Amino acid sequence: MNNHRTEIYMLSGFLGSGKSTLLRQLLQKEQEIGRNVAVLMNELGEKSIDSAVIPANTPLKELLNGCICCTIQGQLSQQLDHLLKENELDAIYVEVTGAAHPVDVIEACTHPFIADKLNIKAVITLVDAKQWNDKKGSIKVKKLMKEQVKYADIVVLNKIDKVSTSEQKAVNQTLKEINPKASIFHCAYANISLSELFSKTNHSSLPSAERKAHAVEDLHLHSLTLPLPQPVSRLKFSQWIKKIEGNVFRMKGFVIFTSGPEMFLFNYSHGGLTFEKYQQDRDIDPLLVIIGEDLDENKIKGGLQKL
Ligand SMILES: Nc1nc2c(ncn2[C@@H]2O[C@H](COP(=O)(O)OP(=O)(O)OP(=O)(O)O)[C@@H](O)[C@H]2O)c(=O)[nH]1
Repeated sequence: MNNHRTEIYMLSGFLGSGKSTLLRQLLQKEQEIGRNVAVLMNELGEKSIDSAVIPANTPLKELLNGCICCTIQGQLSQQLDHLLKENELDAIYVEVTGAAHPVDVIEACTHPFIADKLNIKAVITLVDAKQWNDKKGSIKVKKLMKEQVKYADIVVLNKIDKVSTSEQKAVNQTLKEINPKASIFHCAYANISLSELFSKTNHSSLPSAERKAHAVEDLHLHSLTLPLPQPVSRLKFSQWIKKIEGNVFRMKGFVIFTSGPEMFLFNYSHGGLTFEKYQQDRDIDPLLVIIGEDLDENKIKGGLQKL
């Protein structure tokens, strides 16, 4: 079995916060250290603007005219699948529209077809210091901006050239209150020390000692991919899923029940669990993907073994 997992870095943050500006620098750094990386871009318009600045030799897929909410989530998973099949990649950078929620994007990256081929390294959220400080926007927009910060592993407080020092401090304080665990970088034009940024993400080009010393202990949004090698009782499985401790946002995967040979695709979200027969048109092993916060991996594995 091929154990290689492609790293995933997700660039999130509200419209115009500086995602593309940071991405360009990250790609340049990756090129310097000789890694093979690809980019997946999601924009709301019909034509991609940002992708024009991606170096021509970088594999690129675009998802235009939609946001990664449930409607085009499947397409994102598909594009990731294509990127993985067409290239031998060390990493994929996913830049999403400013209107995307990190949980939705993580979900797309953990689609059961690709979950065991990917290693989600970090959600990096860009914040426009000026926009944040001005507190403009609808309640919905403000809520989304907060969520993008809340679920980030790294927050890049950008555009500090547009605010005063005291405004910058105030924004920093709010960001810390929303997400005390995240590392916060302050900068203008996304100009940050990339080696420092990578040291917070367990970036695999760093020597392992350095990685251990700095790596984020756990991703804020944790995703677990566990094999389900044995058929399980449908009833016990359903009961167990609803009792998993921690803050579970989504669960999905493929399962075979003791009652029959077919494989089922299952989906769990907001307390609702569904199963549908899976017409096996590709080679897939039964597995379980869980996305959440404060997940106890050992306990979950233990519970699974008891089924
Ligand atoms: N003044 C100032 N402008 C910046 C800074 N960072 C980026 N910009 C500018 O802000 C604009 C938006 O930056 P992008 O990097 O395209 O932002 P984005 O988040 O990719 O934007 P969307 O794709 O629309 O969501 C560009 O014109 C940048 O040059 C900064 O720190 N200060």
